[in-house]
Amino acid sequence: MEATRCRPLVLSGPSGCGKSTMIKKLMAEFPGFFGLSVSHTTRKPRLGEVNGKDYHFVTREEMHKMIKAGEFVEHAEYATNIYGTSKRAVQSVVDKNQICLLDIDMHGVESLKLTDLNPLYFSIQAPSIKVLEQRLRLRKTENDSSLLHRIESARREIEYSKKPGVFDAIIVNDVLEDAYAKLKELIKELCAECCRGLCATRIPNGCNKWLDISEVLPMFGNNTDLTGSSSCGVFTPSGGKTG
Ligand SMILES: Nc1ncnc2c1ncn2[C@@H]1O[C@H](COP(=O)(O)OP(=O)(O)OP(=O)(O)O)[C@@H](O)[C@H]1O
Repeated sequence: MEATRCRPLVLSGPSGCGKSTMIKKLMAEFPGFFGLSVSHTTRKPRLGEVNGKDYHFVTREEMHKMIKAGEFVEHAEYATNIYGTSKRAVQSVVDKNQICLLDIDMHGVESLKLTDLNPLYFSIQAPSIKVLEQRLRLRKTENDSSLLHRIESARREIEYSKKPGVFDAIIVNDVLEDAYAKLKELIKELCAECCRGLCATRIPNGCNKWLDISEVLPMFGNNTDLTGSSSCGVFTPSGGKTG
């Protein structure tokens, strides 16, 4: 039996715009329903970051080996470090029947668009470069040189986000709670479409329990009208299909 599966969700935008903050909120509010694809990076762990959870921290040599072996769906060099999303990282989320979240920059978006992953693309933006800089300074993760580099890249990211057709939605993260509410609203709207059968990611078997999306994701509430869809639903964390 064939069934549609919810498309992965990409959160992209300049460093400091709040991508990880929003992802953490989603995962905390809906435990088990979303899974973060854990990226590989050659940068050193920040205080509190856990290997295998926040990133897979690897050496440049290991990274180059993986790139050469074609193990990444996207990779990019950024602020002297290499970052990449491995096929295995995405697959391990999909295997848990979770909606895969991807936190990637504009180069990652460009690369993903060449794959058959078919995610939904959200651009997260700070209200201004000035605010972005303030947030990065407050985060205390950057030195003067890396801060400058991030701000320069942010300008390119902002320009890129304006290109027509690249993103499904742009969210300005000014007041965090408002931006987060907007993100949830958009996921609700776009996933509902996706689960009406527009999703291109198909899996051939392994499903025996099929749930209405409103039963699965509390954010969809009880009023989401998804009737009339032949393949409506998302996979539960435990797998399977009902209805
Ligand atoms: N709406 C907001 N108002 C104020 N501060 C915010 C807001 N959103 C996020 N922040 C703070 O801004 C900083 C940057 O956010 P975050 O680390 O989530 O950005 P990011 O886009 O994931 O950055 P990077 O790409 O460098 O990982 C963090 O210290 C976070 O707590």
